[in-house]
Amino acid sequence: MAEYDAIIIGAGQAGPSLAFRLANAGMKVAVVERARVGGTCVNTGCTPTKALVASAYTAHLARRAAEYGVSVGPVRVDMREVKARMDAIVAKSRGGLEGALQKAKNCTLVKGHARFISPREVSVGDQVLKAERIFINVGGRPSAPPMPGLDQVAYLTSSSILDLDTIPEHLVIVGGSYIGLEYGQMFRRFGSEVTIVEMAPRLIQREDEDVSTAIAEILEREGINLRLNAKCIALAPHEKGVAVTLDCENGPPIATGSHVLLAVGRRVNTDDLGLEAAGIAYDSHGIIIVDDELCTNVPGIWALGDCNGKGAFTHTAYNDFEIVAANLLDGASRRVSDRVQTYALYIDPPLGRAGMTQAQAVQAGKRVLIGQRPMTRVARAVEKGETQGFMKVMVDADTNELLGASILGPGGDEVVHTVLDMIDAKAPYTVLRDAVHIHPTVAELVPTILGRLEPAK
Ligand SMILES: Cc1cc2nc3c(=O)[nH]c(=O)nc-3n(C[C@H](O)[C@H](O)[C@H](O)COP(=O)(O)OP(=O)(O)OC[C@H]3O[C@@H](n4cnc5c(N)ncnc54)[C@H](O)[C@@H]3O)c2cc1C
Ligand SMILES: NC(=O)c1ccc[n+]([C@@H]2O[C@H](COP(=O)([O-])OP(=O)(O)OC[C@H]3O[C@@H](n4cnc5c(N)ncnc54)[C@H](O)[C@@H]3O)[C@@H](O)[C@H]2O)c1
Repeated sequence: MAEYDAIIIGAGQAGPSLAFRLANAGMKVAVVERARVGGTCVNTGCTPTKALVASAYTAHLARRAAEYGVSVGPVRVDMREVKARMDAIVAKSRGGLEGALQKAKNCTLVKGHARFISPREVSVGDQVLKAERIFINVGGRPSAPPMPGLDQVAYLTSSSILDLDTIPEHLVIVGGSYIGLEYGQMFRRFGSEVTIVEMAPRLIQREDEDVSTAIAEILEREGINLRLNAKCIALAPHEKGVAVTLDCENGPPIATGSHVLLAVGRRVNTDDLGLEAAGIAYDSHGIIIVDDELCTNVPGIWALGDCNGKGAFTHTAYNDFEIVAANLLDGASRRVSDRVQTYALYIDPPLGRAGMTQAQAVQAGKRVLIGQRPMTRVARAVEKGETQGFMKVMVDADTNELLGASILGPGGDEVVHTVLDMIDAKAPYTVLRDAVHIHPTVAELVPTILGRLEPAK
């Protein structure tokens, strides 16, 4: 049996950073990883998709070159080159992290599948590791919920689609949220015909209706077919590849394509982790139940990242590491509930989100003031020739606090931080309203719209 001060299961977005902190503090640490160091984000999530989004943006801009007075000739996408670029970026990121883990003092990288055999012991193959502190950072994987015919077709997931080095003739995507929309626009720009099938009445339904509508218009303008309100989805082999039958309010009852991508959510990797052997509590989705400091019900065991259901993003997983490390090593009492919700959707233009949506604010009983502006009235967007989308910022009429923002437009993922940081600072909206921002930027209009607030309708 190998004894450590701490065992970390999973080398995703929280595990390695925590390992470095604990090892630097003098603890003997084991990090167990069953697949690739870097986890989802580095290998099959953020890094490869954002590399692909960049290639897709380049193809799109090249096709629009004449609008800018630039001549480039016919645009051709070489998927092998696109993939090679993505693979190189991923390999560099993973290699850097793996090298750092292997070199770190007091730290051992153990390759294999970890499984609890008791609250203090974990098996990895025929080894048993023991520690007083165990940190679970096992992340998740694409889910494939029961759907008629799923076992009869060769469907793609957000991971396996990254192996393609050819462009699908017609990609049918089931699911119209983050993964479906990012891949949908990207492959349309690479040259595929794309159909997105969503069972809800609108795309990306966690967002406000005006945001969903604007995004649907952006995608339809690029020729993406949207099939919303799709009920009774079933898959079957077809001479063209795959047939997706669906019961929609509009459009034919079948969508045929050469490939189908399932983008209907993710499930956590806790089903083969031996949680029962350690007595760790989890819910019906396998999500590990944690308190506000990310402790499980078993003293000495924490859960970080996607597997605790407190966030589903790299920055939330990383923040989990910061919370646990600060509380354990610095005597702090940081809490997840202090975290302000924020994320981006990387279609083009991107959607940056901070704090509450308008619907959430109304539901919370707030009296909402709203400032908004279309990108057609933002000088920087006009100059760049990228005027799709709009920005809106919500303010609490009773407290003057900033409630949230949705910024759909050029640089929306960056611009939204002006609002996010003010929410974090708990500053009244007037601080941002009276700030001087650089011209010409999209961010310069945030103070302007805060000067023209109106009651939300
Ligand atoms: C296509 C896609 C795009 C995304 N884009 C973004 C984005 O742009 N921005 C963003 O913030 N988020 C994005 N995400 C989400 C982001 O990738 C995840 O939220 C993040 O990776 C979660 O980190 P984690 O540390 O919780 O888990 P993971 O990164 O999933 O890491 C968990 C690790 O644990 C290992 N593991 C699991 N079980 C065991 C076991 N029993 N023993 C040993 N090892 C084990 C796994 O192999 C894995 O390496 C995207 C996700 C996908 C799928
Ligand atoms: N930009 C980013 O930060 C980013 C990008 C990609 C993924 N992610 C992460 O990955 C996670 C998973 O993303 P996702 O888009 O797969 O899941 P999701 O849970 O966000 O959305 C799933 C979508 O599929 C739809 N759906 C579910 N079952 C369906 C069915 N049978 N038929 C048709 N539609 C169906 C749902 O209505 C929903 O719109 C997200 O929670 C997110 O955290 C983040």
